Amino acid sequence: MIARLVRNHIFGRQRCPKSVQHVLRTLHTDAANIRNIALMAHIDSGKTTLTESILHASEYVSNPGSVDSGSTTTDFLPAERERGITIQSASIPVHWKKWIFNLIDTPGHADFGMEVESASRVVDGAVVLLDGVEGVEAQTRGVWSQLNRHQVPTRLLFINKLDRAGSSLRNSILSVLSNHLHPRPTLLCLPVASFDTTLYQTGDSGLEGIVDIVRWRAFKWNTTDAELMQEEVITGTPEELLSQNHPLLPEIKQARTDLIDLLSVHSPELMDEFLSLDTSDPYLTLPSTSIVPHLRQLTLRKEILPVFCGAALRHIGTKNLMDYIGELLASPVDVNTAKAPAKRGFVNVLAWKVGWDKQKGWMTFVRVYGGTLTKSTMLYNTSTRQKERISKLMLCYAAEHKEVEELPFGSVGVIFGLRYTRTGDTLVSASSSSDPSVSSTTNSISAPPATISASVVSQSQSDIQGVQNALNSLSRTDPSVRWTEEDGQTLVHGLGALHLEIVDGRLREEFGAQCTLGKRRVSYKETFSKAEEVAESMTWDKDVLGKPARAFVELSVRRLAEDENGLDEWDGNLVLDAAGKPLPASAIDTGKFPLDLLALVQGLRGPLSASPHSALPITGTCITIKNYSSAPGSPPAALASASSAILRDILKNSGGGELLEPYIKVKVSVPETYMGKVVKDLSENNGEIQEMATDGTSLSSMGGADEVAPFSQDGLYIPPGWMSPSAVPTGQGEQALFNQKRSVYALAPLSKMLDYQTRLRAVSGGQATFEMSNIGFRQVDPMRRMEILQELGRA
Ligand SMILES: Nc1nc2c(ncn2[C@@H]2O[C@H](COP(=O)(O)OP(=O)(O)OP(=O)(O)O)[C@@H](O)[C@H]2O)c(=O)[nH]1
Repeated sequence: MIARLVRNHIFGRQRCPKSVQHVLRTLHTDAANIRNIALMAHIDSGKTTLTESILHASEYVSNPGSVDSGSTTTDFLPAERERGITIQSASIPVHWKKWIFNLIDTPGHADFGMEVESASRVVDGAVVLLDGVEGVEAQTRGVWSQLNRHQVPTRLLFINKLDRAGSSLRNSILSVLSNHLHPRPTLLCLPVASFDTTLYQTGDSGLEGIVDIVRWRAFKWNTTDAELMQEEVITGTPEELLSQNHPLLPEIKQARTDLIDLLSVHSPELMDEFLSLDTSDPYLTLPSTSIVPHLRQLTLRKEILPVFCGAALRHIGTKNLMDYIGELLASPVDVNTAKAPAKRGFVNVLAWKVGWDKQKGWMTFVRVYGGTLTKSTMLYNTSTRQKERISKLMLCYAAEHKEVEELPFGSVGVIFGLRYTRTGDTLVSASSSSDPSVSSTTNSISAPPATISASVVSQSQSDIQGVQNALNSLSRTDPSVRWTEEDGQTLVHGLGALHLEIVDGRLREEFGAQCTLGKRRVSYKETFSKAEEVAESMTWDKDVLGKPARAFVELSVRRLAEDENGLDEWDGNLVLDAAGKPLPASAIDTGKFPLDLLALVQGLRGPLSASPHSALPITGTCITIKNYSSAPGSPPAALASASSAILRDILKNSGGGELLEPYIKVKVSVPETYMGKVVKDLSENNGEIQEMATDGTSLSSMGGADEVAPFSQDGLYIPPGWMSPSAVPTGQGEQALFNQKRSVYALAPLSKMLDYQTRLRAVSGGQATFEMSNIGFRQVDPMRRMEILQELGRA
């Protein structure tokens, strides 16, 4: 430790000289060897730690940084280092064997879900991490559905933190089944508690390494010199193991047998190869070169979910995982989604993120989906319909950049100089912009509805314009930050309390705004109360600017059904045309609508942003434009006035909508003695206690074995052991019990949890910790409705 501190102090945490060569190799790597991947997980599962371990393994950094000392490569923002959490996605190229991994470390906190959303769009593969104590958690399910939504083609699971007391490989795998993430999590390596005795932990013997059951490799860690964190491969061929009669053999053999049986069911070719082997024990001797191509095919077809394990903090399992990222995850060639006409000079790139730096200016992070992007390419933005000129092209490694002349197909990099491009836009070479086959590369993304807002208080009158410019810039980099003017006040809206705390700092530090954020206010919403359609029509016949204006509009309105999703860009509502086709709000700005329909749709915005009952924004509501027309010569504004008036009428006549308020899920870890007080406080603040568990044994987060149906185990190998000793160390009696941590899981209204940090400190003597995640909006009962309307001064 001391040696390392001295080394860090003298040399700093330097990148190896090789690292720049690694990065530049991106330019010369065959696209079939590129892996564009993201690390995704619930908060604190170890994504940044694994990224750092990967960088260390690839010799990118000479000594790895740590989240706990605020010295990692990808968490480079001051706020990230202070808090030890990831706030923004950072991408970094890693050279490993014949592959280049463009690795994106994403945040786990739900407040920064927008970053995960945009990263999900540009990767061909994801490594989803589980904390081996917690198993599948709320945000694991969240990122899994994001991956599904963006159809990310390949995934691996890494069960991390198996060195922690209370970790369970078995329960983690069962939680994947019970949470319905995948029906076939397929274990490809096993943890080893002690190489001398057993694979599975029976006492508090720790984690010594892992065994790769496909390749017959065992990785043992040098525990006597943790400073160097060296890795040794101690065994090789099955024959060697057999001759040594190694104690690990029976378990490995069982795992390999079950794996080969499972794969053979799905790969008849592998079955043929297996049957043709002329050896006494084909399960042991079937070579990995025969197994890996079938594993790859089954991973690409999503028939299996390959599972790896280890402890990133101690670099256990990292190199093994890296080998399989290369072997199993999809390359840009496997999933080329570009609707690219095969023409010379054609380029198609997707802007997956927009960043800002005081020195460097606007940075547009892109992935090249078609052709080769060169500095001289004139780009055309298919969403804003504007031409954009590139000033510089860069390869990006976290906070640093290296200028290059071109970005080839499949690569990710940064464009400097684009002035109008926003997160999610598709850009093509201007020369091919008229081609009708050129449209957006992937589905557009939009920010989820805000749950919290705060007033923005400018220091003086003369700062107001600067503050508004800063808000515009900030929301260009983070589309989940929005701002409005209400009753002469500027309000900023975000996805959670932590999100607004970060916005507060960024406005001042990054964008130089002279302002502070006022008291936080929860964003309540209203939804239409009736599930059945209410239709009304109206003829608008008034003068506009002294000219007669006549328009007819018929609308129907209903509440969205449980299984229907509104569009985020319509704040969770759906607007349909007469044929039932959704009209995306984003299309309004791009001129894709005919002028009269555009005016009509614009007219809906007013009543949707302030309901006639509560003045709250409407969500969860479906509006169908059944019919419309306007008299010849009437201005389009007549249609806007008619649609606005008729929607307001329908909402008003419906007898009042339902009020919704944002809810969070909270997990509190608290010593047994303070548990009662914590539960009482949560209940008094409208919290609903869902479960109380000893740390590491939660059924709700893990999913118990009896919850596994209906996903059958289908020949899966689920190891019997690896349950660390009880959380209470023996021989420590009462003191141990006093210190034993319990977890309380509860649902609570966000409005009651804004000051939870202070309250929890008071009720637990500063001994408890908590984490929260947004779970969306819930309908309130009549009493709470009255409370909310009084709070808003609208009762
Ligand atoms: N015991 C143990 N602790 C670990 C391991 N990996 C990470 N940690 C610790 O877990 C905590 C969270 O690690 P991070 O790497 O920041 O987790 P993350 O998933 O990147 O967190 P967010 O990005 O903020 O969601 C830190 O205190 C790490 O030191 C591990 O393998 N074993």
